[in-house]
Amino acid sequence: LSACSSKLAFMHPMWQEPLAIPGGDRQSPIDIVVRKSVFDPQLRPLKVQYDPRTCQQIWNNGYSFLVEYDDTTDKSTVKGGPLEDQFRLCQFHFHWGENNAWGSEHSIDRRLFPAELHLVHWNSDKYSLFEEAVIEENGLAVIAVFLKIGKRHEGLQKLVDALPAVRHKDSLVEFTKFDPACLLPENIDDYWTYAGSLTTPPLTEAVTWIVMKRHIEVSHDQLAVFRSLLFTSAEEQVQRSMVNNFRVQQAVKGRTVRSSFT
Ligand SMILES: NS(=O)(=O)c1ccc(C(=O)NCc2c(F)c(F)c(F)c(F)c2F)cc1
Ligand SMILES: [Zn+2]
Repeated sequence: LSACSSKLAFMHPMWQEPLAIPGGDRQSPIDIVVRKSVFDPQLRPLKVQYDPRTCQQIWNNGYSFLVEYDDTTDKSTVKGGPLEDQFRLCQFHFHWGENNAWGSEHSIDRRLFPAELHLVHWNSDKYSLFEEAVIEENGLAVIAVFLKIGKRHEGLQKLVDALPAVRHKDSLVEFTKFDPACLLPENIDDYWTYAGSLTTPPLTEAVTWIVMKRHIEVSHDQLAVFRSLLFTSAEEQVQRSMVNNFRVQQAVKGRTVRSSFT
C-alpha cells in the first residue's frame, strides 16, 4: 500500500466535530466569497504531471473511497501556482450529498455543488513521507474540483464501474492505469487558493488549497453509484449509505483567499 494509505488515520468518529482543534485558525472547508478574494498576479500556472502507471488501488476507508497512487517516486506531481515546492500525488477521493442540492465541502458565494473531488499531494521536496508532511504547515496541497450534474463523464466511468467492489468499509481492489488528469477541467489556470486544513480528522492545518473555478460534469447515474457505497463494513448489522460525507464549513478568521484570475 502506498505511504498515504497507512492506518495512522486519526481514529475519531468523523462527523462529531472534535471539541478542541489545536489553534484552529486555518480550518477547512470554507465559503469562498468571490468579491473578497484578491487577484495575485504572482500566482503562476499550475504544472500537473500525472503518470497513470502509478495508480495502484481503490478502497473504502469508511469516510469516502480513495484511489491511491504509488508515491515512492516523483512520477505524479503538481508544482507552480501558489506552490514553492514540488508535491507528489498520493490519492484522490470525493465528497458528495444524498441529493444533487448539496455535497461539496467548499462553496462559491454560498453556491454548493453536488460533489467535490480532492487530489491530495504532499511536499516531496521537504519531506520523505506523507505522514511527516501531514503535520507541517507547507506539507500538503489539495486540488479541489467541483462536480455538476450534466453529461456523462467518460473518464470517470472506469472508476464508477469499480465502486461496487468496494461497497463496504475496508474493502479494497486493485485499480490501475487511471489518469486523474481526466478529472481536471480543461482550464486549470483559473483557481482560488488559501491556507487551510484537512477536512477530516486529524484536521491538521497543513493544506494549501487550490480550488478550481471551472467544474466538471458527471451524469446523475454516475453520482448515484457514489451514493450506493456504504460507511459500514460487511459484518455490521445496520448498513448506512455513504452520503453527506462533507465537513461543516469553518470560519475564515481573517484569511485572504487569492485568485489566479481577475
Ligand atoms: N478531505 S481532505 O482534506 O482532502 C483529506 C485528505 C487526506 C486525508 C488523509 O490522508 N487522512 C488519513 C491520514 C491522516 F489524516 C494522517 F494524519 C496520516 F498521518 C495518515 F497517514 C493518513 F492516511 C484526510 C482528509
Ligand atoms: Zn477531501
